Amino acid sequence: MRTDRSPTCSGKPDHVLLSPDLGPPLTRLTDTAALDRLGFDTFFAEQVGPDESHLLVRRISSVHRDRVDAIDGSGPADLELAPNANTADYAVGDWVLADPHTRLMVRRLERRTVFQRRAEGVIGHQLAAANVDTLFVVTSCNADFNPARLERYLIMANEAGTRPVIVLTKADMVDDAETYAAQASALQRDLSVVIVNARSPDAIDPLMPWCGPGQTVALVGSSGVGKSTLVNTLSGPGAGEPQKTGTIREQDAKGRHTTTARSLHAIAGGGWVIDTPGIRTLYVSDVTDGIDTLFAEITELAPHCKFRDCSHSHEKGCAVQGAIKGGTLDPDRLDRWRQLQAENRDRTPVFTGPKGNKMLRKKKY
Ligand SMILES: Nc1nc2c(ncn2[C@@H]2O[C@H](COP(=O)(O)OP(=O)(O)OP(=O)(O)O)[C@@H](O)[C@H]2O)c(=O)[nH]1
Ligand SMILES: [Zn+2]
Repeated sequence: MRTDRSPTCSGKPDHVLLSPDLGPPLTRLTDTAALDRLGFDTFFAEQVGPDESHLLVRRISSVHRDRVDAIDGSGPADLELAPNANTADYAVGDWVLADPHTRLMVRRLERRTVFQRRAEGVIGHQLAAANVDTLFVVTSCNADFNPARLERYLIMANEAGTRPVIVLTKADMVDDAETYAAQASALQRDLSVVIVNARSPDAIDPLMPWCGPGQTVALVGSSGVGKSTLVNTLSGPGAGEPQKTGTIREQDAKGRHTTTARSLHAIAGGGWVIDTPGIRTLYVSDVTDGIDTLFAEITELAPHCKFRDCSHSHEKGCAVQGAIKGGTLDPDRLDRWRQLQAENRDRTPVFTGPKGNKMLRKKKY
């Protein structure tokens, strides 16, 4: 027996599917509460057409060379890829639809946000994580703390459309965690900065605003800053430490890249966390708005410059130089803005059309 109903006014399909021939209970569009907890909201529900209401909804929880793992509202769930599929096309956090009989993936839903980077020596982009609401940029109160590197992570978060939060770990090992926090807050307007001891169960409390049911956070930061430790703390004592942690070298606080794969873990408070392997090099490329958001105070001044293409260096009537002279803009910020803009220009390939015209690259998720 099978009964279908059309989508409700909330935009969420409310199909009732009762098919005894399908075996055990499955997470389909019927189980909206379970899917809500996984982060399946109107943005994704609206992408499912009426002719797809019989399909299963899955979220990719890890990506391997030869397969992907997935979960549904009740835990690990089977998902098969077509034999010619390339797992590199999928990211942890992706939502997909699958056939209820074969568990074969039918299609991936459009992503709301995606972290991808141009990898050295590889054509195209490497996908890191998808459909992330908040990026926890993790650094520690020691030699790892590096504002220039944090800026790069902030650009990455801004560009992906996710909210960045700086998480300062190892606060228990220093007396001046607040000094690090003040430096971090100055990097971007309205930036949230949280100080924690990642090993303490209390670390979850200040992070909770971004970790509630249906919310997805991803962790980035150098090796050894405590990302895996945080995942274990966020997972709660019942989860049996899903991530291996490693020691760091004392002299430079560098970790040993203990984490080698990305994976999605449940947070004790209801949300989801994606750990990413320590990123060794982080270049700025392919950025359109991420730098402007990081330097909002410069971006906002630019329209007041006399010349539309003002480089903010020597031009008459430059509002940015005016702000520096007036003491309201830090000249170091302008230097950083210039360096990051230049790096982005140098590292972003320009595609040319048949007549040698520059072509705009359209963002597609
Ligand atoms: N005292 C203290 N130690 C911490 C804290 N966070 C992490 N550590 C320790 O730092 C070391 C490295 O932590 P990991 O969680 O493995 O670091 P990671 O960022 O996951 O490193 P990779 O997996 O290599 O990317 C471990 O020995 C942790 O116990 C903290 O807030 N306080
Ligand atoms: Zn100017």
